[in-house]
Amino acid sequence: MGRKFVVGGNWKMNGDKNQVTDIVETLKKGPLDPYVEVVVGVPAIYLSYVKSIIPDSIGVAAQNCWKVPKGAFTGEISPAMIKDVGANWVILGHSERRTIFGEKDELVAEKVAHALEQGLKVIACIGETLEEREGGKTEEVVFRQTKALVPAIGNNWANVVIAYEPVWAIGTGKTASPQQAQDVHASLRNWLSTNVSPDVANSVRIQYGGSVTAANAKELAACPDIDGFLVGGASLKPEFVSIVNATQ
Ligand SMILES: O=C[C@H](O)COP(=O)(O)O
Repeated sequence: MGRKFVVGGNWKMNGDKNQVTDIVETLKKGPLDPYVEVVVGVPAIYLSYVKSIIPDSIGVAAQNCWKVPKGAFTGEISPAMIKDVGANWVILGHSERRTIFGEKDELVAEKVAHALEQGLKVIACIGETLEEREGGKTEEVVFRQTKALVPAIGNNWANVVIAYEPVWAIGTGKTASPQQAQDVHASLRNWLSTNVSPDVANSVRIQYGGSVTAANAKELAACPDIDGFLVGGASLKPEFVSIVNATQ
């Protein structure tokens, strides 16, 4: 069975109530390819509101969460809270969390484990910096980041999507070429086949993220190991609909 294409729109810390309403209206109008799974990554404060106005066919994700159910963790939200307002996904390990907020592989893994235990689906982000790519370390880095997730995911791979996002391509307008993205996705799948199982390697969906736009989405979507996108800037614009429909 083929892997279902999955496109996430990561709004990051953007939008206000009016803009968020407009984006949801655009998604409702679509039309969105019914064979594509669509998830929007919403600022925590708008999760409840977005959930109340968005069709159930579109998944709603938090952009982060903490690693335990509750307690004295000022400013944090738990997977239980995310579920309580009706959202069913969380984006974890995004490079902005790793670089700006200092999240290490181990913490990302703990968050992934707890989110899955609590019944959320997870978009787990990995990706190398420009310095690492230029130093020939791309594979080493993405394998290390993925390896840290393996015990956290256990036998829960069906609820995980991996997002490969080269840090140098995020918000920079520099997209990885389809070949560059495909190469990393294919080697990641090989690594998963050897280190987890051939079944997981074949079934897990790997998104590409980094300056995806309506103009480059089709070519990227045509790569055999690219199973969707995690879109930042363009997910705030009407062109997100074309990105969702890139496999049509
Ligand atoms: O999560 C999304 C990525 O960080 C990509 O962001 P971007 O599409 O603005 O480059």
